[in-house]
Amino acid sequence: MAGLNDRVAVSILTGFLGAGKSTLLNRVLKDPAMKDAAIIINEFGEVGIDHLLVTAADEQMVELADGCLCCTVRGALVDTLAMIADAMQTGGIRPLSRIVIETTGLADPAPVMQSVIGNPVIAQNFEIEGMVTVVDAINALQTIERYPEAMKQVAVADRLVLSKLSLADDETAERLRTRLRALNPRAQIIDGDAPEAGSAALFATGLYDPATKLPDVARWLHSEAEADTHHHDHHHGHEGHHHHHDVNRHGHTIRSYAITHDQPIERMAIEMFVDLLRSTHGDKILRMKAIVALADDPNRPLVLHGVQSIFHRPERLPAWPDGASRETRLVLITDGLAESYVRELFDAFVGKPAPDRPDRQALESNPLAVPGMRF
Ligand SMILES: Nc1nc2c(ncn2[C@@H]2O[C@H](COP(=O)(O)OP(=O)(O)OP(=O)(O)O)[C@@H](O)[C@H]2O)c(=O)[nH]1
Repeated sequence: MAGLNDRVAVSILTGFLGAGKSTLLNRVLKDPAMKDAAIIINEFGEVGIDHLLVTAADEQMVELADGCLCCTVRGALVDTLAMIADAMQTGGIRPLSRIVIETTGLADPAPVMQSVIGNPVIAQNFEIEGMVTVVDAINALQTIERYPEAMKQVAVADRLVLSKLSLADDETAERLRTRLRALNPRAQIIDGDAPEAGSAALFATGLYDPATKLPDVARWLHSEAEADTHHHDHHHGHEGHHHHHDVNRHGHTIRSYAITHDQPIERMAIEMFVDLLRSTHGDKILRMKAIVALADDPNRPLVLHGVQSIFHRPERLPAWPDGASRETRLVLITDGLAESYVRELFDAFVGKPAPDRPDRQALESNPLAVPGMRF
């Protein structure tokens, strides 16, 4: 019997690719006040890695199928919320204090919010509180101009958390703050390193109110509501229409693909592969995430994060995450970079033989030897 005050708060954690959503979520999850919260994670990529790296308890986390929350798996989000509401009402799970949805970095937040607000069954049981957007202090000025999704993520937020401030110079950070204030004058801007960014209180913002945002926000929500009535029949499909819709929403040149490799890799080989990719096509790599079995100790995988041309310091895990198969996985989200090119380069570095491809030694002395490489 859900009355008005029984509605469970749904918080949305968004931010462009690699902004630092999972990092922030992992911090917030350490707050004991998050004990009764459920986490819904969505990934855009053939092979998920995020769910291995977010440290929520298994029963606390739901991973939505591959695809983007704002289009292909929106039906899955509605289904998941409906299932949670049902389980709470029938006593199948204990009451939740909050649900946090971590969107993909490419998500347009408006349709995600509309899934909660616009569906009568869902809206009866849930309400949006805490629209938090992580903004990467080194890349955001450019991404906001280049990708409308990034701009929307900023405009809809109740709170903007600035990540990676220690890596940005003061002038860039100040220009970014000015830009953010113009896009969303009422949002609170929080330094990502501040204690309040890493606590459950981050999401306690009060009920979501589009009237506190620029008029565009109400318009986006409204147009998603309209789109809903047009596309309703398609929401449970994963093919055809939605594939098309995905591509339209995210631009024709954005691609996500995964590379797997079942043999341990020399550290030098992976470093050179990443270096070459970054130095030649850094601007086209929106995101790279990898978990790598290294030859020196395959039991302690290496985790790599690339965000545009910035590659963060690699992290060596003490062991493979539970349930993970022990093979190397790379997920790339690129804009205007052919999958075949990246695959060939990877194969060349890990030593997979192929008749008409230069081997690693040849590449080290002349990267131009990779077919299709352009500067
Ligand atoms: N120095 C620094 N690095 C950060 C900070 N926040 C995140 N990172 C690094 O940025 C990289 C990406 O962080 P994630 O938390 O995985 O980013 P995400 O937004 O969840 O990424 P996607 O899910 O792919 O969109 C990782 O290497 C993090 O360690 C920060 O505040 N400072």
